[in-house]
Amino acid sequence: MGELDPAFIQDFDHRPNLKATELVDDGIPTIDLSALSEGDTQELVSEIGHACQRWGFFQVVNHGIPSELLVKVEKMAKEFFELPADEKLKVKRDEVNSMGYHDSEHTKNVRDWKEVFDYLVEDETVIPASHEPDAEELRTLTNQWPQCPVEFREVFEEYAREVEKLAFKLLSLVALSLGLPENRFSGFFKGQTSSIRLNRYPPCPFPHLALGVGRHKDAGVLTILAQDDVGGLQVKRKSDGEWIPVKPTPNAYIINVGDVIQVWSNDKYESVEHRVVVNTEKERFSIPFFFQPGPNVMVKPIEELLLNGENPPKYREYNWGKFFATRNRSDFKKRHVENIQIHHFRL
Ligand SMILES: O=C(O)CCC(=O)C(=O)O
Ligand SMILES: [Fe+2]
Repeated sequence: MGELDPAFIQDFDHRPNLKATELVDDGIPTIDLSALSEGDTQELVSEIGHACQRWGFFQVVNHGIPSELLVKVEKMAKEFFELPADEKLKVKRDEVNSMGYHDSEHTKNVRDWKEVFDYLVEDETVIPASHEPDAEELRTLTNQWPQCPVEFREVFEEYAREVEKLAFKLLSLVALSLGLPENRFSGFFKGQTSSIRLNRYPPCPFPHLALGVGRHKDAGVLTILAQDDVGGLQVKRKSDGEWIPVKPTPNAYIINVGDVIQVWSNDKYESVEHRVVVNTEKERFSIPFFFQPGPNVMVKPIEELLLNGENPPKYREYNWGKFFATRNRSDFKKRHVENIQIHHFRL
């Protein structure tokens, strides 16, 4: 079996308890979105609000994304990762452009047992070149597409458009659930920095020591995740801190609240920690869509929710572009300081 490279070894406290990861009925709500096309959304809005408050995670069915498209997307992701390493390395991400293929990401300074391919929902996304607060220089991120599979680009661009539609619908439901107008957040997505990631988690001989993705919170607004039937995603339950597996459900998407909604809602909806455990036998694929604001957006608690001072703001404002640039930089290599987090802006 050989030895595990120490870069992958989780601290003792963060190693998974593999006995507890059997697929139990998890309690994470599954929400049927068919009411969206029927026009009566009141009940739906209240279900979304409860799920955001109690779990920060839920699954959706009848979401409008054609299942044939997802089948195509999953097949193509698998074909891409099966290419020889030198083919994949032709679209490798680098220090300047963080889009493309990457196989050595670190989460909280421990290496993840995975390989990924990232692309932007809007090609040529402009972000700050530097994380330094006063630096004004900009950088354009661009997509890198592999030559093979031949239809790769076309299929993934179509997929981005479809998931984006779902993202905006969910955004309206979240706004309504907070008592805000449905379009309250829509203006924050001009020049959006949203991206899609293809994840492949190879079988791992050391699932008790390594993780597919270490514990983390998603930094953006919402994440919309497709996973295959293998399982491995775990959510830290708010009520008791237990790690709960998210059961694979055919044709469902997993939605989670990101840090930006936590700040907008002034902590009413919290971004919840999650991680991915690996197993010795099966590879696993997942495809998150990270729905993220435009680079100029200042993220802060929404004025109307502060109730004229009765609910004082818990965060000072921060610039999304700088936050994103800082994260992108610090995800790239192992570092010895904590990554930027929203708690750094807590009042
Ligand atoms: O693969 C998964 O199920 C989750 C991946 C994830 O949390 C992430 O990439 O942020
Ligand atoms: Fe995540």
